[in-house]
Amino acid sequence: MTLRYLTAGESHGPALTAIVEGLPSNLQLEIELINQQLWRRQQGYGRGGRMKIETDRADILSGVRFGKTMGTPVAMTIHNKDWRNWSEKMAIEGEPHESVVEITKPRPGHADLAGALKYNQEDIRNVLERASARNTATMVAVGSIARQLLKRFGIDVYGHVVELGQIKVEKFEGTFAEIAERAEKSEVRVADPEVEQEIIASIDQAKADGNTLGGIFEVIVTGLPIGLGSYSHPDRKLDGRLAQAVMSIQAIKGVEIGLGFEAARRPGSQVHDEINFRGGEYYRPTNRAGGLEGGVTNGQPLIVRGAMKPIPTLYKPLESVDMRTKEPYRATIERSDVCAVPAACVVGEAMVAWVVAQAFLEKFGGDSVEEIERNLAGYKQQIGDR
Ligand SMILES: Cc1cc2nc3c(=O)[nH]c(=O)nc-3n(C[C@H](O)[C@H](O)[C@H](O)COP(=O)(O)O)c2cc1C
Ligand SMILES: C=C(O[C@@H]1CC(C(=O)O)=C[C@@H](OP(=O)(O)O)[C@H]1O)C(=O)O
Repeated sequence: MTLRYLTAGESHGPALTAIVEGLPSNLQLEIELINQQLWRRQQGYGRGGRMKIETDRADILSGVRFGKTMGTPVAMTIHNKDWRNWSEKMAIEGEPHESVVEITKPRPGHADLAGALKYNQEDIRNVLERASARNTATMVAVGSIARQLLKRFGIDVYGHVVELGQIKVEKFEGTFAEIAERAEKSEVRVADPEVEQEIIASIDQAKADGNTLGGIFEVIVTGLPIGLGSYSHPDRKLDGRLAQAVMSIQAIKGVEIGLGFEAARRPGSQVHDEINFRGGEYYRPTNRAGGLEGGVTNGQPLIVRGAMKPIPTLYKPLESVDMRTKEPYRATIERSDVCAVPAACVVGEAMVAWVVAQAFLEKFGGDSVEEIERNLAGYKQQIGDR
């Protein structure tokens, strides 16, 4: 059975919607855990005015009874509080209200120009409403269900920010859970409090300059069984599927697994992880591969990084052209974030959780949690015998 989802909704429309299909029955689903992830996505120093308006919460409309899934589609809605300020500008029926001012100056780096031409739209609002990263709220809600499924089988997902603009966060000692816990206390989701202050100052500076900043986040998954994904066909490779999912997040321009691009700079002896056998188990002294070999999980923690470009809407706008007159203009200034890397990290965690949950159900899937449990136990026994 394939786990799948669809989302819908405009940034300033009444609500965002998601449907998740293919979940097993009898999975305990905590709405508060979904809401906690939605809250995390709204945090982070450098976000704009919109986050002060929204308090994202998921309403579950179907598929769950007395806190457990029934094996039927789970539909969720997240209401846009900002809708009350936009109901005339975003009316679903009738003629445009007099308050509607068409946007005709596309922002470099956003979907504005290509989207307006592709969908034959005079008003760029019809493009930006859906291209907007507002939709990442539904991605996080969906990913949070995946997380709860994985957690049920001892698989945990963590995330933290490792670079912001020019500032790098040094590697930390400690378990992934400890690093993530420290990062959770930070306004910019980094584990080092000194670097946090440096990053906050750099975001303030970017804002003062009318500029924006990007960065890199890291997602780690622990407790994975060996054998999720496959080398047997390109579209089954877990590395490729993870890259697609993380790259699908707005503004993500690069994805690395394990050493990533650094692997290309090193000789093979400093890239591949040696194989030992200890205490009845295979053991890898290093994890430069980031938990994947041949597109298959190898029992090591999965390590995925995403690189986010700086936000395209600038308070000192770049050059653009008015699509109506073809005259040069500075691009439109929309209310905007200065930096959203900590938020993108939470979306990255959600997308990684989603892909891992899909692969997990492909391997161990059953119609109920109990059936999956038996399948997993049988497989673990088979691996233990080898
Ligand atoms: C969490 C998050 C928040 C974002 N906030 C903004 C924003 O406030 N203003 C903006 O212009 N772009 C923002 N972006 C980025 C744009 O949505 C994105 O650059 C745009 O849709 C074009 O897509 P692309 O960058 O993937 O090519 C945000 C992205 C994320 C992940
Ligand atoms: C609404 C969210 O992010 C938005 C993403 C976004 C963009 O262009 O991607 C532009 C901004 O929208 P607005 O113009 O309404 O302030 C962000 O606030 C959100 O993350 O929930």
